[in-house]
Amino acid sequence: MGHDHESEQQRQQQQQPQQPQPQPQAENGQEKEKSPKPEENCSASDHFTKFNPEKYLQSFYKTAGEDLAMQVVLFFLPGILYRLPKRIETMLDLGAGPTVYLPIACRDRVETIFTSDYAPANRQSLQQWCEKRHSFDWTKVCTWISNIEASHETAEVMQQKARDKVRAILDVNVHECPVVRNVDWKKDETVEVPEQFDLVTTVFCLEYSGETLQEYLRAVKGACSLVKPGGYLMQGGVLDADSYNFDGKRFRSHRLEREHVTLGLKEAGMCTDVTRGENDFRYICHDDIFIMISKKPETTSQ
Ligand SMILES: C[S@@+](CC[C@H](N)C(=O)[O-])C[C@H]1O[C@@H](n2cnc3c(N)ncnc32)[C@H](O)[C@@H]1O
Repeated sequence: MGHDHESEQQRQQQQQPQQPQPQPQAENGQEKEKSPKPEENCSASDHFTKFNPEKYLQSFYKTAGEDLAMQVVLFFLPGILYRLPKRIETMLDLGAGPTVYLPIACRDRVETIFTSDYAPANRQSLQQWCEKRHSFDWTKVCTWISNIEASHETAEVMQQKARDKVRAILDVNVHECPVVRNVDWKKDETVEVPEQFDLVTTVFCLEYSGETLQEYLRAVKGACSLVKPGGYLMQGGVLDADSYNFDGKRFRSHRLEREHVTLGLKEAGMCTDVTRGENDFRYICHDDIFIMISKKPETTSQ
C-alpha cells in the first residue's frame, strides 16, 4: 500500500542488508542487470522537484482499489459531501497533485472549481487534463465514484462536467501567507480568482507538506485561511504514518495523530464540536484513514 502506515521500526527491519543475490548473467558472461536501486529518501519539500505525476497516478489511481487509503477516501467521499449545502459556489482543491477525483466527485454540487498544487509538474499535469491532453485514464476511478453515488453517468460525462467547471490552476504553498502564490492557468481572461472559497478540499496534503507538528499546524492554518466565513474545509489524511513511497522514493511526512487534527482546526478557528450543529463537524475514520468536514463560523477573526 502506498500511503502506508509502516512504523520506523518495521522499515528499519526491512532495510537490513540482504544476503548478496547472484546477478543475472548475459550470454557473454557480463553482468546483465544491476541490483535494484535503494529507495531514495526525500524530504517533504522535495515534492517540489522530485514528484513524478505519471508514476504517482500509476501507483495509486490506476484502479480505484490500488491503494487502501484511496479506497477509503473514495468510499466515504460521497457520504461526507452529502452533508454539505446542496449548492456551493466556489471550491478549491488544495494540493491536488495530478489528481482530479475531487472535482469529479463535487461536479454536481459546486458551481466553479479551482485546483492547485505546490509542484510545477503536478500543475502541468492538471492543465493537460483541463485541456483534454492528458494520458492517464480516470475511467476506473469515475466508475468507482458513480457506483457509490448510484449515478449512471459515464466516466466521460463525469469528467467533462467537472472540467467545464474548472476555472483556474493555482500555484500554492500551505506554509506561505498568502497560500496562493500565482495563477498558472485560467480558463479565459475574464476568470477572477477569489481570495477565499466556500469549500476547500485537501486530501493527503497537509500532513505530507511538512515533517513536524508545528509545520502541520501551520499548513492547517494556511488551508483554513482560504475558507470563507461560513464555508467548509473537507480534509482527508492518514494517521500514524511518517512517510509514503512510490517511484523508488520515500517522502517523509508528519506522523499525524487524531489530537493534532482537532488542535489544528481549533487553532485555525474552525468548528470541532459535533454537538454544535449536525453538519458543522463530521469525522469518519477507518483503518487510520480519515475524512472530515469542518465549518468556519460566520464571524471569525481568521
Ligand atoms: C500525497 S500527494 C496528494 C495528492 C492528492 N491530493 C491526492 O489525494 O492524491 C501530496 C501533495 O501535497 C503537495 N504538497 C507538498 N507540499 C506542499 C505545500 N507546501 N503546499 C501545498 N501542497 C504541497 C505535493 O505537491 C503533492 O501533490
